[in-house]
Amino acid sequence: MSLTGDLFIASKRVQRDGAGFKAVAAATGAEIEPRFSVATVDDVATATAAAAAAFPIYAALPRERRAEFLEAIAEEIEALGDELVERAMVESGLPKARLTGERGRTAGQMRLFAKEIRLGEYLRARIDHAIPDRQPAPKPDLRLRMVPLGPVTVFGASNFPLAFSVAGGDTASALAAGCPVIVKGHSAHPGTAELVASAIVKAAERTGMPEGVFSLINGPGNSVGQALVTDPQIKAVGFTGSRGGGVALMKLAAARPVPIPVYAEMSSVNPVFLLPEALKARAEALGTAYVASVTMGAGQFCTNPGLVLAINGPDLERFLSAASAAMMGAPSQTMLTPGIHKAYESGVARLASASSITKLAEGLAPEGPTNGQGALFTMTGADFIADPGHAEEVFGATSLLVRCADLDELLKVVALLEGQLTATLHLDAGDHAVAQTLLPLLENLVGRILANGWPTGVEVTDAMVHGGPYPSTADGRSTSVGTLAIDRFLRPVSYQDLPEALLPAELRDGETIVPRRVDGKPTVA
Ligand SMILES: NC(=O)c1ccc[n+]([C@@H]2O[C@H](COP(=O)([O-])OP(=O)(O)OC[C@H]3O[C@@H](n4cnc5c(N)ncnc54)[C@H](O)[C@@H]3O)[C@@H](O)[C@H]2O)c1
Ligand SMILES: O=CCCC(=O)C(=O)O
Repeated sequence: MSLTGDLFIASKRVQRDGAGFKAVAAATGAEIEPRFSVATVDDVATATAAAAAAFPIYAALPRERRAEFLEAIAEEIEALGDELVERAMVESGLPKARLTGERGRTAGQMRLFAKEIRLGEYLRARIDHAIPDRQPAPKPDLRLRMVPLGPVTVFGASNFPLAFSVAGGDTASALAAGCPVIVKGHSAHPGTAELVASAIVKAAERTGMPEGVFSLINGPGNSVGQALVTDPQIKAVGFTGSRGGGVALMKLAAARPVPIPVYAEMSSVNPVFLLPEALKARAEALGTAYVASVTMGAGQFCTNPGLVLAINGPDLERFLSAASAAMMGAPSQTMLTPGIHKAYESGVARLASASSITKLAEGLAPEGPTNGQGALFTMTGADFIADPGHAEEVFGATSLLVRCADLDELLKVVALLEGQLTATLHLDAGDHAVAQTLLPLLENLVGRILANGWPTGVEVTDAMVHGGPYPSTADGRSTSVGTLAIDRFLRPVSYQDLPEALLPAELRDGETIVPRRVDGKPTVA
């Protein structure tokens, strides 16, 4: 399919005059064809009006129809073949194997949400029958289910051009919930976005969806995104990106005459704890595996282990030697955009220039103009406690190791950390007592606690939480990966004493089509 640079407004291709913008090859910074249209304010209004018109039709479709739509999206993405991966490679600089895997994850997410809709558990159907003769007052008949919020704006993320972009997890979960989606495409991969949008539109046509169910809006600056977030027809926002961008959108959404939720995934350094017995048993293996996780995807993962905490001693020295050796052999890697590369370099320079921080090791010299060179840094727990600002995320292949004098000092460091997506414990049986001290603190701090693994590589399953307290996300009560992500785009409605004929099928007596709780007892569909 040849790229045209079109926008997709209510499932229709639209070209706009004007300078537009071009994609940039991540490896060289050179512009690549074609020119992409920039949406006008009117385009935003047309897309949001079409989404609002589509909403009651789409939301009322039988769950099976929406499941078929999601499955058709997965098929159409796969049908794009090599072209999709090849374009994404040029635009993002990510390697073929990574993007092939990401395409599988993207299609898999769509299919997982199709299954979720069919299961119907997400409706949380509850029935409390009336007790007309209850004293001193009759009890009414109450029935509850979740309903979709309305049109959702999704901001495509730069670092996962497939799995967190046009047809990524936010889009899949919003469409599954019954919400039309307007994607604000990321200017780092507009060609990839156009290909995926064409697949969604084909799937929508094939399965008879209303036109306004999907739009893709482009605009390299902030104005298009701001217009979408402030548009009265938009009822929720999904975002993955910088803390500055996410917070700006949270403020815009909160200042609307009718505020809306923004589910922004922003910044996290994903602390890793090296507990003493685990260090004693396998310091060298841990050091090597740590660097593999730090440098994965040029470190451009929100799950990157950017902070390590451990207690000083000879085993920690063994870990540091192994990690330093691994980092010194780590090749530089192309970063996603020249801007992200520049931000990485200034983050590394900030760490390198801090008097309390020592550079432990750096990776091999950069081979290209936008290649990120890995780096490891260290500081003492006492210095960290004096200036915890050093835990700020540096997006790329770098990490800071905090050497604590003892467990008390380590706990003081933990108390200063901001909300995180993940925390990882490397532990053996002899570390369980320390782990038991840490676990309640970590439950308050993060969305996912791992043992003896690395946080990069998020599994897309029912039990996954990819979220966490602010500032890792805007709202720590939710996840953006896994089937629970659907909850972000739903709200509960209770029906009191409604005649049976007016009730949704899932709430009628005798129906067994979804799992539900009836008079306090769970029933299985
Ligand atoms: N933690 C993560 O997962 C993660 C992922 C990607 C980027 N980042 C961070 O973000 C930096 C920049 O990368 P990026 O371009 O992907 O993220 P970004 O936050 O700058 O942009 C993401 C999207 O949000 C839009 N946007 C940003 N600020 C906005 C505003 N004030 N108003 C309206 N729209 C706005 C952008 O146009 C883009 O579409 C990176 O250097 C890195 O530090 C973090
Ligand atoms: O960058 C954010 C998502 C990280 C992720 O999904 C992964 O580590 O697999």
